[in-house]
Amino acid sequence: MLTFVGRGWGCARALAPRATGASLLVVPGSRPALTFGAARESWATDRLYSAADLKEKLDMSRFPVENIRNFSIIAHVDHGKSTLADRLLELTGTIDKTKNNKQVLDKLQVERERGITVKAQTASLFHNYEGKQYLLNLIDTPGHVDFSYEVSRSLAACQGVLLVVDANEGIQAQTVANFFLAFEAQLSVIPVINKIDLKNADPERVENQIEKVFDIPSDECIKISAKLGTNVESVLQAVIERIPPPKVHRKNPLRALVFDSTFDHYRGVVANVALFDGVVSKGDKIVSAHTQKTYEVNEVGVLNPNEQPTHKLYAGQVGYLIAGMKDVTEAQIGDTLHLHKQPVEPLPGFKSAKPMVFAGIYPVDQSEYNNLKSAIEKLTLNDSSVTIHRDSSLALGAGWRLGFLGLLHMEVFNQRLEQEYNASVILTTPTVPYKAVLSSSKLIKEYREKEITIINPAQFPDKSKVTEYLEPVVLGTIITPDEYTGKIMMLCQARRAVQKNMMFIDQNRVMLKYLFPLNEIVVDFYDSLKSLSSGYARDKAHSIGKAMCERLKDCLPRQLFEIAIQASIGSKIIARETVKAYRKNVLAKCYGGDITRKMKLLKRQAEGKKKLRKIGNIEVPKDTFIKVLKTQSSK
Ligand SMILES: Nc1nc2c(ncn2[C@@H]2O[C@H](COP(=O)(O)OP(=O)(O)OP(=O)(O)O)[C@@H](O)[C@H]2O)c(=O)[nH]1
Repeated sequence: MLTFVGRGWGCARALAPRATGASLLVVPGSRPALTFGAARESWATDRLYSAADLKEKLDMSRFPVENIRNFSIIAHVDHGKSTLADRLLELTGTIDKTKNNKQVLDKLQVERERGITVKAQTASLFHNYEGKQYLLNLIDTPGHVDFSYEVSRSLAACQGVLLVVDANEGIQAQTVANFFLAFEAQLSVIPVINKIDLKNADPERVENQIEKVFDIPSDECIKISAKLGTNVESVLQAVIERIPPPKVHRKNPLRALVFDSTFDHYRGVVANVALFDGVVSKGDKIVSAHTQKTYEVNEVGVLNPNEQPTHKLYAGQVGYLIAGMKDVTEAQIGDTLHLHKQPVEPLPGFKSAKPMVFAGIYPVDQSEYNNLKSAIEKLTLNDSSVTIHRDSSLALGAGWRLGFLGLLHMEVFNQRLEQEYNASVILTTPTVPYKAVLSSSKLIKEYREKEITIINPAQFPDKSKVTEYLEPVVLGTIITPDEYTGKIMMLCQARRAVQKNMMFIDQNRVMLKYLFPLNEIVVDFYDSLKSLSSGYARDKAHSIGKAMCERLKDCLPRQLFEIAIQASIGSKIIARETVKAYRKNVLAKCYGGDITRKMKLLKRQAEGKKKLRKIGNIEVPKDTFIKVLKTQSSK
């Protein structure tokens, strides 16, 4: 199985590419069939709180900061983060213990349908341990690399993480990437080996991998089954014992980090905040350090896991804040909020997420343009990592070119447009951005810079006016059973990848590091890796050109004259197909008769066709473009 495990972008300059600190992860083959135990084991649970109890609990005015723990759950996709979060919510009495608690924190429809977490979610849990009450702020994060931006943001609000690893699959690419995010943020890491109930589970092997790759002593690993609830209690103990409380000061002026935000049509922006200093309450005047705009706080509260308004939020707490911000850009992720007239040193922010995959998006019917525009605007209010540029195409009309963090991000956005806004769209084949270093002084003057970024293939400047083209590269990590290594290396080579490292993480698992041109892996690398067939063509321009021409040939209506369909790179034709002409039988009326007369008629017909071919314009039906351009993901 393959996942990207984080990336940025740098450019490959001729044959000397620069790494970007990004990585891509791939693990072929061995996804186990999941086997579940017949019955769920029972485990101790706190009682659910009554409304009065909850109100008392949520009054944090006298709650000691030493009893607060802020932590996140990180893992490779499907290793069981959300299931563990469900068990922790049940065990602490935050939600009722029923069989229906499946991925309680995955609130979006797309998350539930795909079984993946897209948006990080927060929950404040209370737990009694050795006679003391603790407040545990849990942030469930997405596993897929397209959303790793969400992970790094969430980590800024935490002092520790639970690193969940599947007891059968062992360490995977995203496990490595997420571990390093936590390690670099200097957080305490608690390794949790999950799914020990599986028939093929081998927790000892995974323990050794963790020791070898992350240098964490194997006896620090906690072995659990989140599905059955086995040993989940010790996870809570470890959170309390091994993760330090936040280093914060209630008496200092307010300093709150905005680590996430969502948009609510009625209340405006709901900002998720972690308080590093001070107190904030309803009615306070706050200022965004980023925009310097002042707002009045309308509501503060905690997520339990649903919004639970409180009187105040105190330093050390993680919660939400509503202050009449109309647009998520006003609550910039990474921004620091402080009280009016009490400015503070802003907290270190985050690097903004850079879109790496661009695709055209058009309404199926142009009359739907305005509806689609409003749907896209609303959806991007909730997902500020999507970039929008207006675009138009002769074939598809007016639309936009959107930038996404990855292919899954694009698919999820498209699915949300359809499900939440009932929009029907055409999505064109995704492309990556390129840079061109211009040589033409006229162009440099026009663009006002020497190096330009191109996000739309239609806007590529002419080759003769460019010194060099640059493309984004990512550092990819592939973890694979030993037997696939040879084939994977061939595949990587065929994708123009440069090997950087290779290491055995246990007796039969290898970790490979490659520098990949992003364009080579963005669409179908995962599928190729799964099939692991050999014989990949190095130069794919010809095969792509040929396939396009063939598709056009099948879709275009025939005319009275022959139509040549050509694919070209600049002036060089790389593929060609011909749509045969309809042929009128000009000899139909000649019953017998003179051969020269027949020849004359045929010659005149040929000349007519030649002339038509020169001047003939054909009307290309719109659905032809749709058929040719429509990508798999938009179906
Ligand atoms: N047998 C078994 N299955 C488990 C266990 N924990 C989780 N699962 C299953 O593994 C699958 C993935 O679990 P999730 O909790 O959605 O995984 P996740 O890590 O949150 O996934 P993403 O949010 O997409 O990254 C689900 O089908 C769970 O039911 C476990 O302890 N044992």
